[in-house]
Parts: sequence; C-alpha cells; structure tokens
Amino acid sequence: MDQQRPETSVVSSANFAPVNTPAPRSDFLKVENFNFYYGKKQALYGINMEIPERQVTAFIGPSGCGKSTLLRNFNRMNELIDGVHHEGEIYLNGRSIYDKAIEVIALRRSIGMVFQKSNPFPKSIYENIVYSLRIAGVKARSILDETVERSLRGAALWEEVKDRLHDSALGLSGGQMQRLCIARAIANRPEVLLMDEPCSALDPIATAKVEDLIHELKKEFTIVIVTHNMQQATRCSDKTAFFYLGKLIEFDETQKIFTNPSEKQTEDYITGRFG
Ligand SMILES: Nc1ncnc2c1ncn2[C@@H]1O[C@H](COP(=O)(O)OP(=O)(O)OP(=O)(O)O)[C@@H](O)[C@H]1O
Repeated sequence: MDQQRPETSVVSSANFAPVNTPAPRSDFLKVENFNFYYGKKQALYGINMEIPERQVTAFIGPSGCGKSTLLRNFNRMNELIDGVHHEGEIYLNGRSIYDKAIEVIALRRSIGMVFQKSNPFPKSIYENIVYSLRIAGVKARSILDETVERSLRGAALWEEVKDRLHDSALGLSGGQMQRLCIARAIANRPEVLLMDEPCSALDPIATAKVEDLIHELKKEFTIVIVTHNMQQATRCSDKTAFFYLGKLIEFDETQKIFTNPSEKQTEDYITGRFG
C-alpha cells in the first residue's frame, strides 16, 4: 500500500513534523455497513464511520461492546481467529482493505498496532526496531541505523536508550517497553497506528509520556486508540466514538461527546451511570 502514500509527505527525521503535506482526508479509514461475527455470535452491527487522517480518534464504551473487534478488523488481525466472518467494507485511503490485490502483510505494515501489554521481542532494542526490515531482506547498515534512530526519536525514546541499543529490550521499564513497541510500529512508516489500551499497564508518568507522544505522532500518522480512561480520551483525541453492545451509538468531536452528547446512552456512559 506504500504507493498510496502522498509523495509530498516528507518527514523530518528530527521531529516527525510533516513538510508540504496535502490536506488530510476526512475519510482516511472508512467503515461501511460493517457486521462482524465470531462463529454465530455477532459482535458488530451495521457500523458506518469515517475516521479522519492525521487526527486521533478514540473508541470508548463498556467492556465487550466491540471496540477491539473493530480495531482488529482495520488490519485484518481478526482473520487469524477461526470461524470469523464479516459483511460490509472497510476502505483505507479510498481502497478496500479486502481488495484481492492487497497482501495482508503489507496491509499490517501500513496499519501498525500497539497492544495493551507491551510485547517486545526477546532481542536487543536495535533488533526489535529493525525486525521487519530484516525479514524484508534489508541489509544496508545505514538504512537500519537510520530507521532505528528515526523510530526511537519518533517514539521519544532515543535519548534514554541511545547508549544501550544492543542491550536486551527486556531490561527496559514498562513505559519504555511500550514506547519501544510504538517505535517498532512506526519503523515501518505506517499510515495508521492502532492502539489498544496502550497505557492500561502504565503508571501516570509513563502514561503522560505516551500521551505526549500521541500528540506528536498525529502530525504524521492517523491514530485510533481504544481507551477505558475518559480523561485520556479527552486529553488525546480529536474525535470520539461511543460503542454499546456492538453498535456505534455516537461519533463526534471529542469535545461535543464529553460536553453535550446527542444520545442519552452516551451521556449515561460518560457520566458513569452505567458500564
Ligand atoms: N476471539 C473471540 N472469540 C469469540 N468471541 C469474541 C472473541 N473476541 C471477542 N469476542 C466477543 O466479541 C464481543 C466484543 O469483544 P471486544 O473484545 O471487541 O470488546 P471490547 O469493547 O474491546 O471489550 P474490552 O473493553 O473489555 O476490551 C464480546 O462479546 C466478546 O466476548
């Protein structure tokens, strides 16, 4: 999918600030009449939404309402589960992610994912970052080194680890490991970054660092974050989607959702009356 990246999206390796980037698309990720089933159990019902480019979109809602299921459909991760099927469409930058010409591995490179629990490989910090480049056969030291520095700077981790790049990633703190996983995801220069409760295992200081990072990263990436933390949604996101029982109840500007929601169910949820 790399050929779909705008050619003008030149990135400064120092701060990831885009230069001469064209106007962002309001429907960069587009979900159309989407239903999803685990076997006979339907988990998502008739989802329609347009996720804007280079903004942060938060998914909120009570446990089991389908937030992670939708997130995992964006890079077709759910297809790894036996017996699942879907109806409807998801488009990335105007192109169906189910297009037969699209390789799922390339799609997952374009749509990176960071999980609730950080999952670094039991390898050095350096090797964690260059892992997918090595699989792709990249050998040039200069490219590998540049990718490591760019990605670690992008994940606000470079200064903390630049002198121990060849130490095990497992020796990092929990917050550093999570930023390493973000660095690993952005090493592939994805178009979208999916984050499934990325701070739920972190202390408040590490959480604040990841939230600051999200603000920086949205200059370059389209971000979708699942969170149970209402304050986090208000601090980090531009738009918020509220899900309940597999349905998208309301999707709007974050400020509107949290100050003047249109739906009673949204209001009940954000005021803590259920869920
Ligand atoms: N692998 C699976 N097999 C069968 N059912 C599943 C599977 N994963 C999720 N489900 C079901 O799909 C529904 C939606 O789950 P999902 O994990 O997407 O919700 P969620 O909103 O992300 O929840 P949480 O906030 O607790 O992570 C739930 O009823 C859940 O039990």
